[in-house]
Amino acid sequence: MDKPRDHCGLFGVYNHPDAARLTYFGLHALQHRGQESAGIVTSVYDEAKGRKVMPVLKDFGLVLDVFDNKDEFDDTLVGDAAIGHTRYSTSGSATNPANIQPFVVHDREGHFALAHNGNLSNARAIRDQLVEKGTLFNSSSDTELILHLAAQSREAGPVARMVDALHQCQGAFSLVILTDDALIAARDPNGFRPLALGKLPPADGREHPAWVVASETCAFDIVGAEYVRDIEPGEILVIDREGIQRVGTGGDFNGVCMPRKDGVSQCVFEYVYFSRPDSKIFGATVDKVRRKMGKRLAHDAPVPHIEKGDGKRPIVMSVPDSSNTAAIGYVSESNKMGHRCKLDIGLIRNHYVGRTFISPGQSTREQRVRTKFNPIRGVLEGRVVVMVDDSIVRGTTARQLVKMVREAGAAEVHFRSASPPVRWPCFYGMDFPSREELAANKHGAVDAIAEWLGVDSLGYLSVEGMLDAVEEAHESRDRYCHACFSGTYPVPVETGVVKEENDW
Ligand SMILES: O=P(O)(O)OC[C@H]1O[C@H](OP(=O)(O)OP(=O)(O)O)[C@H](O)[C@@H]1O
Ligand SMILES: NC(=O)CC[C@H](N)C(=O)O
Ligand code: SF4
Ligand SMILES: [Mg+2]
Repeated sequence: MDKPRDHCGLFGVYNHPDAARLTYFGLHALQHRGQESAGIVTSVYDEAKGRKVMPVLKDFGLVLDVFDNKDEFDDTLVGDAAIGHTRYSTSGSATNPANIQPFVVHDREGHFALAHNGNLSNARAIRDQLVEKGTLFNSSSDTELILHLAAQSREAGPVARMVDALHQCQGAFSLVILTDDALIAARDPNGFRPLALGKLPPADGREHPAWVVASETCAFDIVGAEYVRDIEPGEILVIDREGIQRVGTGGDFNGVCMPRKDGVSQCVFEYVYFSRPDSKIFGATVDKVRRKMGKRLAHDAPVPHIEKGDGKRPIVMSVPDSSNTAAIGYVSESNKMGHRCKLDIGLIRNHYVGRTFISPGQSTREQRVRTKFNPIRGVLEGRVVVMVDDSIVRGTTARQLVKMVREAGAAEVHFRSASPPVRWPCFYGMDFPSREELAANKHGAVDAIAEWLGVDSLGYLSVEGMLDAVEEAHESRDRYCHACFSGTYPVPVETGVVKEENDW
């Protein structure tokens, strides 16, 4: 694996006659969060059976491929409540079809469908405990454990049993859950992963609005929903018939708050790289935070001082698209500081190549980067170039691009990362390369990394600078996890757990 893999994308709808279609569009907007598989489950009353059923359609591939037969939305995925998921695996193999979400099960009281973004940090302990009780497992993912805990709970009613289950989980879990009567949205007490509540005007002459839940607000925009608020860290929100009548157009459904014993630690990497700039997560727009990170980078790692050459201003360029906003912030602040530089586009990105695209066996990493990017010689030739990317993880992207930009005639190539060196693994829902593969561990000091990358200079945003930027854009610097940059883990983790350890 070459890259840190993104998280998963979640979407849920309640009280809309076209729930599955809305979910389909929502999942398109969340495609960047997971590209291994996609799925949608709906809840509908089956006249013949005289009870609720939960049709499901899920498979490996992108949203567009999984739902290529649009008739499914009229014939199969019917009902006025739905949840959907796009997956990047963190626990349980990516190639095991049993791990594709959402999961649908039924027990003594009806159905549960569940979609999860995150990673349970006590998954092994829960699994061992369930094994002791003779539990039969259908998948190798941590997500399934939540369903067993709910099924085995002695509490009364599906919602109470799910609440009981979630109290036993630790680590990262943003969830959308369907029961036969409710849509439940939950976020772990640390709030590692984002989750937001939105609403749509009443559909088809209905009296009450439709309610939507999504990992990022860009999924609300695509269906025309209005952002209402975030699901709070530790909150388990229950959206049901009684609730929609009672809250009117507000968002105060019944719910439970789990105790926040470790404090709140939302994933700062969501701001650095994962989330889309047009989304609002953790109360701030990603675009705004990224710009601030770029501005702060201008202080932590300034534009190089030019003595030689033709006296032209250095060109600053992003590695499109995820660092575009950081590069804008970097240039505006640099010029404000008197370090003259010019923002330009020196790399063209092929948009048909995804975030972590899988190349056929023999191709080299260099080929992969070349398939994704091509330099513009006319812009780069003879110029001092400062490349800004959002992060350097394994360094594959930076190293190949530097070579490419030099071959296109750049006189000097400098590299700036709008986040600190990544040195530690993530146990909260992001799949990282092993510690040994991280460029900052493999090569050590910044000078040594610079030499390996083949750059004239290399600079990173500091951990302090990153948190300053977050604080400036938002109210607090204390409510964030930065373990992969700092090694400070907010929630204890089970070490030695391997992603495929439960695969057969
Ligand atoms: O140091 P590395 O191991 O190469 O990883 C870092 C790169 O990976 C990400 O881009 P990616 O190509 O995954 O996605 P993007 O197109 O959304 O930027 C990130 O934006 C960096 O460019
Ligand atoms: N990236 C994620 O959020 C993954 C969710 C879950 N742990 C899985 O592997 O399916
Ligand atoms: S370790 Fe890094 S990627 Fe993982 S939750 Fe913390 S900040 Fe996010
Ligand atoms: Mg990138």
